Amino acid sequence: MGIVVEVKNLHKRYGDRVAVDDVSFAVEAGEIFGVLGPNGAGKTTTVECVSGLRTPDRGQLTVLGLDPRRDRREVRERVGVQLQQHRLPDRQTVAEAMQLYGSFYREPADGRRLLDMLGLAGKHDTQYRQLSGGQQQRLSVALALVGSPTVAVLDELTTGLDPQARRDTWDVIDEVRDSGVTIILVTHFMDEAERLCDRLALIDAGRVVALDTPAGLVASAAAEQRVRFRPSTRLDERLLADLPEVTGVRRHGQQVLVTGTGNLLQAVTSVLAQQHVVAEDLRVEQASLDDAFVTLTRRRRS
Ligand SMILES: Nc1ncnc2c1ncn2[C@@H]1O[C@H](COP(=O)(O)OP(=O)(O)OP(=O)(O)O)[C@@H](O)[C@H]1O
Repeated sequence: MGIVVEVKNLHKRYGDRVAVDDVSFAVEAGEIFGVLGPNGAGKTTTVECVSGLRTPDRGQLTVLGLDPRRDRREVRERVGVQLQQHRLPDRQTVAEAMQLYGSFYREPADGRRLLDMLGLAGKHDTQYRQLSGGQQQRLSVALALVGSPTVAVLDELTTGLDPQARRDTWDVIDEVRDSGVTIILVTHFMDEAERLCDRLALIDAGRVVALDTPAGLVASAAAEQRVRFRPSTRLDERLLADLPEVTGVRRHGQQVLVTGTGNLLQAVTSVLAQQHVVAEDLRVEQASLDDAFVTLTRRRRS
């Protein structure tokens, strides 16, 4: 697969404040590439540089073989951008907005088809202010796609949406990718990143601290597993603590919490079986992308 976006040693400051210190990554054709990180990490600045909306101070940027600084017009034509918290005039109708944005492009997409795909078929004559939050968000995705872009940059796609509207928007993004558009998705929602992204760049304080698939990030953070249970009878906790897989055993009231790595569950349950102890309310908590995020961003701070 070809590389469609390449960012090398990107650096951008606003006055004294370094927004992006040193960011490098490459996005492959047809993938959903996530840019993840805490507030103020430099995500928006990074993708704004990629889209040609901001000029970096240093670094190399190649988008579809073009330089967003030199070939700004061409990059704008081929990269669709959904900006964070972008609002339209209250009284503008959906059809008017689609027509206006479409007029900026040489080869606008079929607006009706886009609105159908985004579940806005019946809303052509509805004013912006009368749309629900989810519909406004989906309209902003439609506007990002109205120029038939090859790459779409979506920033904080589902902020402020209810759970159903978020899931509907995710399904739409899957369809957009299936139609051949490469997507760069800025988010700080782990569930969204895990559900949608093929690969993720985790950015913290203006630097990439990890770049991998969601599962790869979880594994590289080597976050601990946890096994919780209530022993049916007295249990000598030292038997668990002595296992090579176990890094800690704690008691919370009647509950025992065992942390560790490797095949922790099997190691714990076989000791319990030998001791004729039944593990009641047994729960295994696998490391999540949330844990990886915290571990990887904390690692950098310490
Ligand atoms: N126009 C600007 N002028 C001055 N400082 C800015 C400007 N835009 C962003 N910053 C600062 O640059 C840093 C990075 O901001 P940026 O918006 O790129 O981060 P982000 O990761 O997208 O954050 P968030 O998740 O909160 O949107 C922040 O400290 C922010 O306050």
